[in-house]
Amino acid sequence: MSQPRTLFRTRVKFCGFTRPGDVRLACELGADAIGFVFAAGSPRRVAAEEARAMRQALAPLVDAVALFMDNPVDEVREVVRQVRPSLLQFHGNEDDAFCRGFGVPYLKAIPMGGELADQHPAALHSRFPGAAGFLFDSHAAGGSGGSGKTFDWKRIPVGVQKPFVLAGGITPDNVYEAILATLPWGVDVSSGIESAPGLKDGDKMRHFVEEVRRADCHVE
Ligand SMILES: O=C(O)c1ccccc1NCC(=O)[C@H](O)[C@H](O)COP(=O)(O)O
Repeated sequence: MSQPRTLFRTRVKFCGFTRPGDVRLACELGADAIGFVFAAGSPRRVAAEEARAMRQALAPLVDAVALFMDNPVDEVREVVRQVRPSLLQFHGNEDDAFCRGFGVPYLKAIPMGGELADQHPAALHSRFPGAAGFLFDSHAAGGSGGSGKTFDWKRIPVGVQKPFVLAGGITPDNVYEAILATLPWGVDVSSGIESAPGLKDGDKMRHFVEEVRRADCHVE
């Protein structure tokens, strides 16, 4: 029997950290996962050595997620070696064989912006059979995440058989609505908890988690 939703806890991934103090605070405020960005061109990009240092600030039972966008295989290998992430997240044109080649579970980001966004579950499952889950994000195909823009949550494909994370423009002010509208496994946010790219804001992180908890306690 599937668990009633009220026993469910929506996971919270805070992404794009550049300061160890922000990592520790995020853990204390209830984050389940902390994302480190290695995508070229991102204002949140960090070096493997920086991420390794921030990983030391992680509290127990909080996951480290390493995020890539068409990075060369050697770069991914070096991050896996130095940071030991528990999850990888791929935002580019990486195929399933590439993503599963590092011996670490992975999420595949699915672009939901632009005209080509209508994704069919069967196509996703056949393209990425090794994915631990999907991350539906608001960028268009070929674009970058971390945009701070939402997409039409009604475009999320029905019948996806893997856990999915909702991302793209989620904030403390809309995360309650986003959860009730999509019932995701987790929610992911970067811009919505920042004072500037890569600089996380404690009050926004706290408010975000409070709203996630409120949504999880909502009973129809
Ligand atoms: O965050 C970035 O700068 C970034 C750059 C290139 C590819 C992906 C990127 N972020 C991916 C994430 O998981 C973000 O948290 C996600 O796109 C949501 O971002 P936001 O809309 O700012 O909350």
